[in-house]
Amino acid sequence: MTPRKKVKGLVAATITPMTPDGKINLPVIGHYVDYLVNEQNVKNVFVNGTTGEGLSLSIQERKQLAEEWVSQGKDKLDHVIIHVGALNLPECQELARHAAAIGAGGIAVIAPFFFKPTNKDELVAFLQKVALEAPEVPFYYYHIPPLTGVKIRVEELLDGIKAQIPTFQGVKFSDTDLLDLAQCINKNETGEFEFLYGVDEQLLGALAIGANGAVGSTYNYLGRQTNLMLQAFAKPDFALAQQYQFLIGEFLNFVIKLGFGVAQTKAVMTFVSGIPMGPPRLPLVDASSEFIAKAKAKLDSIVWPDGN
Ligand SMILES: CC(=O)N[C@@H]([C@@H](O)[C@H](O)[C@H](O)CO)[C@@H](O)CC(=O)C(=O)O
Repeated sequence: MTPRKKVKGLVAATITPMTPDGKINLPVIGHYVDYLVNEQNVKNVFVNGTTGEGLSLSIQERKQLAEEWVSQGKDKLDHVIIHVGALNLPECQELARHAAAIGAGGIAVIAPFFFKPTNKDELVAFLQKVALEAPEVPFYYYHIPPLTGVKIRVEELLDGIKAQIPTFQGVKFSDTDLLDLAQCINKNETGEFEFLYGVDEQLLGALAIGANGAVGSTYNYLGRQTNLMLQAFAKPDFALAQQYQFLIGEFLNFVIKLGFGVAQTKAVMTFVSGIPMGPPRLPLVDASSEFIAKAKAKLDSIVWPDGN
């Protein structure tokens, strides 16, 4: 596999735009790419994940979305990572082959969560079979135990992983267990792997522990502010970085209390960006107009340290 530039900084977990009648809305994606790059300064995307309702889409839809993101992102985005996880191996493998064929910059796989792997060996055996279908594409394990219920510790998974999955590139770590993350980073002495953190409200803690970057839903519409937090952290100006994290947390704490998930993320992105993200797909249902009004008022009330 040819070495490529490592993923650093923010990765937007993309939303899947849908038409009012629930079909995927591909023509919006070109504008979406420009918005991320120009307005949010976010140049990496993670497609068909949780925020993208990947597990609620058909295989055909997932392929169309992957193709559109890769083609619209050409010469604009640094990395397009496609999530190819599914509940069954053949579909994961088909999506991995497809991602490789269209030139995706990386693939990621969630643990299957109906019949679940019960230990590290079972999980790695599954991931390995998917990775083998895309032997030239960097591979990420997508660790999100709050949704999959698969709690196998990542630090255990790392032992010997490169021998089993030669394309292994890193982990999208969407869990609050910072002890596990810290152990992973401690094991990654040579820095060969990337650890991309996925709990946006506590990213600063993960950065302090050594996360290389972050994948999340809020970078679609709070990418600019989160980038300023990363800059303050790198400077280092920890007091300023904390101010950003506290304000991001203030918004998320507010919306989480109202009930916050992918449907609400679609609504927030629509009012912030002006790009119509449309409704979510069942079983998710639209955010209420009350939620939208309150979330908008809250976001508008926040004065960011840079005065914007
Ligand atoms: C459970 C969940 O959806 N987590 C989000 C976070 O970005 C989350 O929306 C954010 O931290 C707000 O709670 C990401 O980790 C998911 C993600 O990156 C994805 O869409 O694949």
